[in-house]
Amino acid sequence: MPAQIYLVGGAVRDQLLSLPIKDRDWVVVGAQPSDLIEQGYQQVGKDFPVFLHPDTKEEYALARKERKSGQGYTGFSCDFGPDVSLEQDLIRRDLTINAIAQDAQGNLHDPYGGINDLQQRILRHVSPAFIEDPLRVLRAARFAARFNYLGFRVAEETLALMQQISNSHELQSLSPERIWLETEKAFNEPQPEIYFQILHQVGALAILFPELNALSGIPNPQEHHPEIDSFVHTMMVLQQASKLVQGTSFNQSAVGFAAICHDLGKALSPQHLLPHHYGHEKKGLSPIKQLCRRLKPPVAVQELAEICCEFHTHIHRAFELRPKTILELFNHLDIWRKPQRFESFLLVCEADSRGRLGFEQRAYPQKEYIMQCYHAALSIDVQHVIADGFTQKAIREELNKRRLGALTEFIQTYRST
Ligand SMILES: Nc1ccn([C@@H]2O[C@H](COP(=O)(O)OP(=O)(O)OP(=O)(O)O)[C@@H](O)[C@H]2O)c(=O)n1
Repeated sequence: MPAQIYLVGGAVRDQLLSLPIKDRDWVVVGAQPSDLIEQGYQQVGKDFPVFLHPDTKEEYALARKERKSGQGYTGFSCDFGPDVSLEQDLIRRDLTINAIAQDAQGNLHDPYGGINDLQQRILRHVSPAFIEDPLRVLRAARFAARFNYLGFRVAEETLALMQQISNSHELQSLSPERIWLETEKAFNEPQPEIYFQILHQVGALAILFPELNALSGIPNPQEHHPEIDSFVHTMMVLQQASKLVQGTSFNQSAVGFAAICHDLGKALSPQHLLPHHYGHEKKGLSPIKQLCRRLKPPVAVQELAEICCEFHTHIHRAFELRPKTILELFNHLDIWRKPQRFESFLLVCEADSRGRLGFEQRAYPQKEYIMQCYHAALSIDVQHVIADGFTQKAIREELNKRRLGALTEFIQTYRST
């Protein structure tokens, strides 16, 4: 019997949801690696029977069964061959909505009720084989973050299984690269806060992001934070940051990561001083470094998170800051050479202000004000300083002096109008 080729996974799912299709993945039933190699397909990876199409470069995987033989991602043997059926392949996939296949004639093959779950808006695991890859706990949370706006919810039995995986030691076997990659994708979904809320709900956050999990149950003063809880607040900030960043050129995962990190220091406030968090800005740097040592996000992502953590309250108090303090902050953040990072920082500050119960629509004039301060200082041209005869170290000194003058003048005018 000749091999049969089916479209599977996200492409079928998104087509049924009338969403644009990104990547197309194929499964090949009734073939061996040599059949595909003979036809010019290129094998990727030694252990898994995955091939790239000679022209389209799309992924074609031989139907396979996997049996777990140990702990972790690499801890299972891979069983494939011409006798593995489509049903056997689909049953080891993560969610029913991702386990629908379409043949060349356009017929859908849906042995595990994926179409019904699409209609009912349910994210449900296909079978107990879900536990074969603990990353699926994160994937299920991410799909919830992606499709929540369409009404999708994680099935109760899937949440229970995710909880069970978290309670076992399986999540500890995930590599930092895979955790970061999945989390980075989550930041780019429409509602990234749902990813973290679900991880929290099933006990995975405590294992993967203990620094963030520690915010749960930490109170804030009700007057400024009617939502009180610091984890709830952080999720609201992430939600606001994600709204503000949509449709802009800012790096969504850097902004999202900074949002979840900005208040980590609050978990370190002494119990007897709660709900106050004196000095939480500096205290937060140590848990951020710890988190980044494990997850290894890009350096720029960590830097933005540290800046937001240390200086967000400076921007909240922008109207009270002296020109000298503003200039010092600008120099410290090197906003002259990193204006985009500076704007991302201001965006997170705005999200922090709006990420409070009842403050979601409130204006944040501090941002506009600080941008005006920036432009006032930027009006000083270093070339003029050089043309006036300053050299070497004196250039910087004079530049600072003139910038301070411009800032002082702007602030005086601003306050008098
Ligand atoms: N840990 C994983 C990763 C992938 N899959 C299966 O492989 C398919 C393709 O994976 P991937 O491209 O990562 O996801 P998509 O569902 O295509 O989603 P996206 O839109 O994010 O690409 C999934 O649909 C799913 O059937 C799985 O079962 N378990």
